[in-house]
Amino acid sequence: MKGLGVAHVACGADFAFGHRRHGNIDRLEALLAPHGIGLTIVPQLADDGGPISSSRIRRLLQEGYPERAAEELGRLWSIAGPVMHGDQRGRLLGFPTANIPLTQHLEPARGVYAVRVTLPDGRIVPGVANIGRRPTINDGRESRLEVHLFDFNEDLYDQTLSVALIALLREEKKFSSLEELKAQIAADAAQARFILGI
Ligand SMILES: Cc1cc2nc3c(=O)[nH]c(=O)nc-3n(C[C@H](O)[C@H](O)[C@H](O)COP(=O)(O)O)c2cc1C
Ligand SMILES: Nc1ncnc2c1ncn2[C@@H]1O[C@H](COP(=O)(O)OP(=O)(O)OP(=O)(O)O)[C@@H](O)[C@H]1O
Repeated sequence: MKGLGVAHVACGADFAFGHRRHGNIDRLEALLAPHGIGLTIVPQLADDGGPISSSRIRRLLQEGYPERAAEELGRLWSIAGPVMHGDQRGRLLGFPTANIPLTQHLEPARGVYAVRVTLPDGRIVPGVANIGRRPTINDGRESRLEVHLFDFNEDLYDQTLSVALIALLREEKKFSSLEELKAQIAADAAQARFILGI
């Protein structure tokens, strides 16, 4: 506890720890008291659907309800990561997209989202993002996050962006031509602008 520099501990009433979760909150209090470290038991938050929990919030994100996940979390849910190089097709499609690998992230529902992006300098820029495998141009299994920022033209490579999911617009699909994909992305951008109030 010294090593961690613990000043105070907060947990739920059903918190368990240690071998086979044998440690309960009475045990925790007994361990903390000799060090003068206080313990706060945080009351359980619940609504009509039962207790609010991280697994319930993860399920909402995986099912495509980022706005409900945000309500339960008390903040927007975002994916942060560095912008990697792609194969420059976005620029050809007329919609440059910053690519962020999804690696260790929870994977939310695949599809197109209205988003708000926070840049390293603190600016917040609205945009439209695709999370998925890009079946029109790619047959790989790896998913990635690609985000187009509205009314923006700057180099973002290697910068860390935080992409907050606001609403899911549609599922990802395979188009029979790049022209159709391009027209759909333009419609997605218009819908995202409307949702984001711009
Ligand atoms: C708003 C938006 C929606 C997209 N929707 C789809 C889609 O439904 N199906 C698909 O295969 N790719 C979709 N894409 C991914 C595009 O295929 C990809 O961003 C573009 O072709 C750039 O590819 P590149 O990274 O290989 O250069 C979408 C991209 C954006 C920005
Ligand atoms: N409005 C914008 N939104 C996103 N990126 C932009 C924007 N304006 C300029 N950029 C820059 O353009 C890059 C993306 O361009 P482009 O999509 O052509 O190339 P790419 O890296 O190959 O990506 P992709 O493979 O998704 O096409 C971003 O990483 C960023 O540096």
